[in-house]
Amino acid sequence: MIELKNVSKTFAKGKEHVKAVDNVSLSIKDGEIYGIIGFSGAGKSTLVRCINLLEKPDCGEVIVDNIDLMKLKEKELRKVRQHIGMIFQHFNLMKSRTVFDNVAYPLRHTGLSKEDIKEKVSSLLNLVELEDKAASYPSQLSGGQKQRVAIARSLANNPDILLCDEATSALDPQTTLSILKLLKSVNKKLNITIVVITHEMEVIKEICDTVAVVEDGHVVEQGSVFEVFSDPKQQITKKFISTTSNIQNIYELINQNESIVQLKENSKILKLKYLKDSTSEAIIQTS
Ligand SMILES: Nc1ncnc2c1ncn2[C@@H]1O[C@H](COP(=O)(O)OP(=O)(O)OP(=O)(O)O)[C@@H](O)[C@H]1O
Repeated sequence: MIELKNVSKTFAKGKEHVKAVDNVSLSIKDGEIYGIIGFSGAGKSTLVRCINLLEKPDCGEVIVDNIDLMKLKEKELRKVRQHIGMIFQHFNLMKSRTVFDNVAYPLRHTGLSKEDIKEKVSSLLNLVELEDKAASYPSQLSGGQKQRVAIARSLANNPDILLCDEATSALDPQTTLSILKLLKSVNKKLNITIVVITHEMEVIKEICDTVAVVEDGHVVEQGSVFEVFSDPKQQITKKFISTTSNIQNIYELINQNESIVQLKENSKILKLKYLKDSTSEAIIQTS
């Protein structure tokens, strides 16, 4: 269980102060996939980095498995951090090391024998379906393959939690889906709690159980993905929903008086919301 209680983080920007995270409280259950969605600059990255104290909050509590990380000494914190993996938008692999060495890197001071490390790395590469790339260098891999290596590396120390900071933002839609599928299987197979930061609704829809919507450093709405997106309360949540359909484009064309979408007098555009993934019967008929 991860609990943030009244967490705030302010940065000095020249003479100004930016409150990147403003009095945020949230709680993330063991084994769930928790999404944090917001537009650029909303404070998502800062918020997720507060979970492993890569960014130390100015105030508040960061409780992971009943331990308040804010109260730990540096050495104790390093130990806890080993159980919190993290992956990034730009993968952060070491360019001069092979895939094998990148994945083995977190295991170097663990006391494991060379043989044990070899076995562990092989099983991780097997999990991310990259066994045949062990000897390759990052520059020889596609973006999706690099993220798979980063995921394997993040799992080396058997973390309980995996933080994903815009992990699919640099990938095309097809590769994004394959990485999300992998994260979902990691979550199920290894029972790892996953926190996903994104600006893409598709990511939330695809894998998250719970979502928090962030705006100007605040969590403005949170709950199960179904609850939040089937009955959005905030304008920003509605904006995210509109990005998942082409309806916005149609409104724009109508407003611009484009000939292809001229509405006849008295005609209406209806937007239908379905509560399940598929429907088999028509619910509206035109006569
Ligand atoms: N180290 C820093 N020093 C100064 N300001 C910072 C720092 N890190 C973040 N900020 C500011 O805090 C605010 C929130 O930034 P943050 O990166 O957390 O947002 P974000 O939602 O992740 O945005 P993006 O998706 O564009 O990265 C922004 O105004 C940003 O400029």
